[in-house]
Formats: sequence, C-alpha cells, structure tokens
Amino acid sequence: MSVSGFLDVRDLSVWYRVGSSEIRAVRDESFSMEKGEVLGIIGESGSGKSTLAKAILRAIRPPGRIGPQSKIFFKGKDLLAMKESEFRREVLWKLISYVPQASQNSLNNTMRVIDHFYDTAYSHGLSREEATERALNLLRTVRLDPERVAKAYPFQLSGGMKQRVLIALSLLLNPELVIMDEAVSSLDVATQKYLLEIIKDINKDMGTSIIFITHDIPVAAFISTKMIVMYAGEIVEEGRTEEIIKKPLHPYSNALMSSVPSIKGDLDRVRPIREGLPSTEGCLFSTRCDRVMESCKTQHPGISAFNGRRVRCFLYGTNKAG
Ligand SMILES: Nc1ncnc2c1ncn2[C@@H]1O[C@H](COP(=O)(O)OP(=O)(O)OP(=O)(O)O)[C@@H](O)[C@H]1O
Repeated sequence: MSVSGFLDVRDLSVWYRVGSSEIRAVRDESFSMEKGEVLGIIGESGSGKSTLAKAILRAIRPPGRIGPQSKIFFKGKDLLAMKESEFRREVLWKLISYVPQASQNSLNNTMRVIDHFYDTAYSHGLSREEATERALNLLRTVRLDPERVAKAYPFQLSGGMKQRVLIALSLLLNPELVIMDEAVSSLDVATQKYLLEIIKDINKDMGTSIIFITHDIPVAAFISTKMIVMYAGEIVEEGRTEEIIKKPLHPYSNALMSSVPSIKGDLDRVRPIREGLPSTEGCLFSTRCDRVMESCKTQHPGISAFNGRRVRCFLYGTNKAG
C-alpha cells in the first residue's frame, strides 16, 4: 500500500482487557492519509473507530494496550516511539488535536468559554493577548458571536454552540490534523448540516486535515473525501467516498449503504443489516454476509487492492476465490 508522508498507520493492533480475557479492538490495520483530506471512518458501534483515533492520540490507557509491532508516523515522526512528555509538548494540540465523542460535556460549566482557551494556550506558552486574539477569531470562524460567547459559561449555550466552541478550541494551536469523533451525532439534523458546512469550510480555508468518525453514513458521505469502512476491528474497504457511496464493493459496505434511505433508492428498498456476531473463524463478516462462500467460513481474507480501492473480501482482487 502507498505511504503518504502525512499520516501513515502501520500494523496497528489494540487490545482491551475485560475481566480475564482480552478484546482485540483493532486488528493489525494499516492505512494512510494525505494532507488536506477529510477521511471519514464509518462502521457500526463497536467496530473500533474510536479506538483507532485514540491510538493516534496515544490515549489508550492500561489495561488497554497497543501491539508492539504497531507504528503510527505523522510527517515521518514515529508517534508511538516518542516520550509521553515530548508527544504532549510537540504533537498534541499543536500538530494533532481532537474533538472527543460526547464532547459537549467536556466543557467545564464553572469556567467561561474564554478560560478554556487560556488553559490550552498557557500549557503551550501562548500569551494571554495572543490567546484572546486567536480565540475570538476562531469563534468567529465557527460562526459564533465572539465577544458574547467568549464571556459566556457553557451551560448558557445550546448543544450546537458548545460543539462549535469545542471545534474552535481544537484549532487554537493551528494543528494540521483534527480528529473529530461523532462530532455532530447528538445534534438535530438542521444543526448537524450547519456544523458540517462549517467543518468543510475549515478544511478548505485553513487547509486543516480532518479524520471524521461517524456511524452516520449520510454525514460521512457529505463531509469526507476518502472513506474507511470498519467491521469488528478491521478495515474492510477503503477508497474515495463518492465511489464507495455509489458502488460499495465489500458486502458489509453494501449492507451499510442499503440500510440508509437517503443514500440508495427509496424507503421500500431500505434493508436492515442482517444481525449476528462477528465470526470467530474465517472472514469476520461471514456470519452476516449475503454473499458468503464456503472458503469465507474457514479462511480469513487479507485486504487487497482493487480498482483504486482496498477491499477485504474473497470476491475481489488477489483475494478472489477460484
Ligand atoms: N476502555 C475499554 N475497555 C474495554 N473494552 C473497550 C474499551 N473501549 C472500547 N472497548 C471495546 O472495543 C471495541 C471497539 O470499541 P470502539 O469504541 O473503538 O468502537 P466504535 O466503533 O468507536 O464504537 P462506538 O461508536 O460505539 O464508540 C468494542 O468491542 C468495545 O466494547
């Protein structure tokens, strides 16, 4: 697979310990991202999307662990090999920042909005004047009234406004990559649309690259230029968003697209995804796949290149059965 020189994730595995057993949340996955892209990561709940993001942010805490062979390069720097203090000083917020899942609750109701900006600014050596100027500009960028909102307390703002504050905050140190985890999920549809347009403008006008994690296919279709589809900790398909939306190749991607009315056809053609747990043998999706073959039940498919995409399925590429 190609190497971008921007973000290159190699052989990433993440385990969590639950009681006496371990869950493999990301299974030896590799992918790249180019500067300026909006990379959408989609998949059902529990497919490993947030874990992937947390690994890039070095936020997997024991008893969770990252496999020793895993590498995450950002502009050539091996993030997992850095000292924790160096990562916090040189990378977090400055190069890579994030808007966490359920993030509206991450603002402190006893602090004014501007104080949240000061907190991050001080820890990175930015003066109060500089922080104020940047904060007001960023609040304007996310289409908030800067003077009024800066002085407000989070509990005085609507959900959509709080989310915009968090996006502004994530941009304070002008990072090159922002990871947004379910950034619009808790909002009503009209507010979602408004916020997605703001995020698109940030990508276009500021050149900020974005990893956008969502289980919402229409949202991913609207915002992303490239897409990764995850199932049970594996990347099952990767390619340009418009191509995956128009013609999903992997049976799981196809099932996802067919489960959404606004993406493919009318309501009569909406099909819920067949229920079932990931298989413990062969292809993980074989228990739910409507194109399952005998080989899928015993052999595990690797991911292979096919028509400008990568697909993990025996129907395509060098994996193709027969
Ligand atoms: N801290 C944790 N301890 C134990 N298991 C975890 C932990 N965090 C995630 N998991 C498990 O790892 C797997 C992947 O979870 P993850 O949150 O990455 O998925 P996701 O696709 O982001 O789903 P969601 O949108 O629901 O967060 C799931 O089986 C989940 O239960």
